[in-house]
Amino acid sequence: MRLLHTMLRVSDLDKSISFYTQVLDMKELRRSENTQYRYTLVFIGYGNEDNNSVIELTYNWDTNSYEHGTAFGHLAIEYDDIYKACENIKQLGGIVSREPGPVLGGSTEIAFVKDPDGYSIELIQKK
Ligand SMILES: C[C@@H](O)C(=O)SC[C@H](NC(=O)CC[C@H](N)C(=O)O)C(=O)NCC(=O)O
Ligand code: NI
Repeated sequence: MRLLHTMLRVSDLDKSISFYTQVLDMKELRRSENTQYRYTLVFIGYGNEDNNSVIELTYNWDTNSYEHGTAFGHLAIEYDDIYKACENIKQLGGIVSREPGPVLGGSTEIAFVKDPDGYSIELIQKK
């Protein structure tokens, strides 16, 4: 078995795709539309789905906002340099919700950014 994807319902597909591709440097891998049930799926990630777990952006045509609740945590991405990444993300208009630095009580260096829907994305410094 392997982890295939994480599905996120998004309120503005173009905004989400711009964020994940232009700010987080992912690629759009494939998309499909379901005209009967009125939704679009866009798969994005850092490599093909044969070897990479990806994100499935789900856009419901008739829904433009979601309650996120308090349970969802974050997606995590490994970066060579989270300090540089956060500077770049800010310059591109992204929101850095937790500046880079060691995790509380630990040594792993992390940062958090928010995607256009407010989902948290953790950036983890490659060791
Ligand atoms: C292609 C595969 O990866 C899927 O996830 S399809 C699962 C299917 N998704 C939808 O119907 C999308 C639109 C739906 N209104 C929604 O917001 O989920 C599905 O069964 N979804 C139900 C779910 O709970 O994920
Ligand atoms: Ni899915």
